[in-house]
Amino acid sequence: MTSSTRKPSGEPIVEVEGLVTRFGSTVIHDHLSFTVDRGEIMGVVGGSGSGKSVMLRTILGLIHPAEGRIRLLGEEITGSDDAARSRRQRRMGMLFQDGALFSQLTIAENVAMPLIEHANVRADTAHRLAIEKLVLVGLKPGDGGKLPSELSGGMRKRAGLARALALDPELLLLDEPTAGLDPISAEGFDQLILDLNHALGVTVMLVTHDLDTLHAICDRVAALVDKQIRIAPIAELARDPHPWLQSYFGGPRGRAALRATEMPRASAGTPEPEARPDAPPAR
Ligand SMILES: Nc1ncnc2c1ncn2[C@@H]1O[C@H](COP(=O)(O)OP(=O)(O)OP(=O)(O)O)[C@@H](O)[C@H]1O
Repeated sequence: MTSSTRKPSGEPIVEVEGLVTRFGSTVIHDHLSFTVDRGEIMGVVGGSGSGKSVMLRTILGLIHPAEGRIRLLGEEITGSDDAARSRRQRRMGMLFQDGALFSQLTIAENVAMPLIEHANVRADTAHRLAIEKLVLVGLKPGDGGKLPSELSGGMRKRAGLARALALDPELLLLDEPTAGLDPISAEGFDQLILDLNHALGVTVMLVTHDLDTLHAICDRVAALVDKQIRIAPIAELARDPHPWLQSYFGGPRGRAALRATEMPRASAGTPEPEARPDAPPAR
């Protein structure tokens, strides 16, 4: 994995203040406040049902907060009208957990759809741009004519990412992009996200359970615990005494992921060093 030479800008692109999300009487988020800087890659972790996907969907504008303020790309989203919401959504791309590709449409048609629907691009131009996006994410132009069911899981993830990138977003929201991928495909996907971040400057929030991804590509990690959020670089978060964070980062998988970031690939056959929870992240 290439280490980062890029530094987040210090310019907040996502600003959340006092966010409360509720379904009926069930509180999912209880006054979350945080910012994400332009150019940053932020990982989002938390137990199952802790509200990670709901947080991304709320930022995308698909779920309305019960309380709080969200500013995105310098604009207040709470209370904005449909036209403003649509303009803003054009500047964001989302990869949903299941890829959310339309099964009856070809891959190229799936990727072209946001261009036609949100940017009024003519169908033939949209198709050409869709093929460019497919190549950008490592698919072949010929894959554009296939149906989602004809692709492997990893290829479908890449196709979903190509669709999320269709409108050249400034902010990418990725929900478990490497879930279900074998370790080599997952590593390739991590590298792709890092390359897109370096080359296009796109800001990324990614929900993941994959500790290798967190170590390899994330500048900071946000943990949703007890309906609250804790954000820090991974080495710092791994020292947080909260029991969930301790068992997440300090369990066998957490220690293995940490060791993997410390071990140069060429020495993979040499004895493993002791895990050091204060070791710096890979970036
Ligand atoms: N539209 C909805 N209506 C009611 N409850 C919902 C809705 N969407 C999500 N929830 C509830 O909100 C909680 C958080 O869901 P969310 O999908 O954000 O969890 P998550 O942290 O992403 O979990 P996982 O890691 O299992 O994907 C869950 O209890 C879920 O059942």
